[in-house]
Amino acid sequence: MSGLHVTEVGVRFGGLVALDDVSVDVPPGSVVGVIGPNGAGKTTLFNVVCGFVRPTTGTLRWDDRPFRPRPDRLAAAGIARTLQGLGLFAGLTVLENVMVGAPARAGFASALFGLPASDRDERELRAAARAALDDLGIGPEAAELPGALPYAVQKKVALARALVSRPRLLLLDEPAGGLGADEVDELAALIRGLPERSGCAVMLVEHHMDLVMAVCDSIVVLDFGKRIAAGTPAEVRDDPAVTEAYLGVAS
Ligand SMILES: Nc1ncnc2c1ncn2[C@@H]1O[C@H](COP(=O)(O)OP(=O)(O)OP(=O)(O)O)[C@@H](O)[C@H]1O
Repeated sequence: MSGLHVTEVGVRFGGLVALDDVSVDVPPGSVVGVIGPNGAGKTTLFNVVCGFVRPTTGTLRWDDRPFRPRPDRLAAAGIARTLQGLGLFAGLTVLENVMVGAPARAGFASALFGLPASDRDERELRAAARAALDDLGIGPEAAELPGALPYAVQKKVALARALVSRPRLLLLDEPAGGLGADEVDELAALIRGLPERSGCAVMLVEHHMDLVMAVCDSIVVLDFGKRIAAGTPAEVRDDPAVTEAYLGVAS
């Protein structure tokens, strides 16, 4: 059972149950959406997978092994994430921002003696960052500062930074936020293409329903911390429990 498996996870913040017995599977090469009304527990689930929040109950498996995620070891585990905002460094160029996303390659000896990474490491890193930018069609912007670029381009820079480590799982937290309709279409094509191009699976937390319906193989719906539905986009769309959660009415 490779891929990511979140099984019966519970999270409590004091008296508040943010997640209650939630299970989600992200098979290799799939796009899985997590949706639900405000406060449903989507970000908490995301933070569990990233290691920012320790679950009170339940288990995680990644790559056929028990998984105790740590934020500082995610890239090494083959997992990358984008943030709800951009999280770009204003004083670094686009290329440098993307280079920051690559896992450190300095060898043991360099680390031990506090030596800088070799020129070769630096060259490889630069080439990988350029390739990630080219892949997303923003190679020409490599030398710009992010603040000088349109928001949609900055979002691509953040995505390139996540992809430069060649993850096998990409966690996207509301990637459509702040984008216009055409840009969301472009994002949809890009997400859809990730498993084919790089074999990368995607876990997507998103409010933008058209995007979720267009790109996901399967969707998990949370409400008040519980998983209330799961299935293909069509199954989830037709599920009365989902309509009720979103509209607050029984259909
Ligand atoms: N660190 C925390 N401490 C206490 N309560 C928290 C914490 N983080 C989240 N919560 C609570 O847990 C519940 C789930 O929040 P979460 O942010 O995961 O929901 P969400 O589905 O991502 O919501 P939104 O769509 O508004 O981002 C909410 O009631 C929230 O107030």
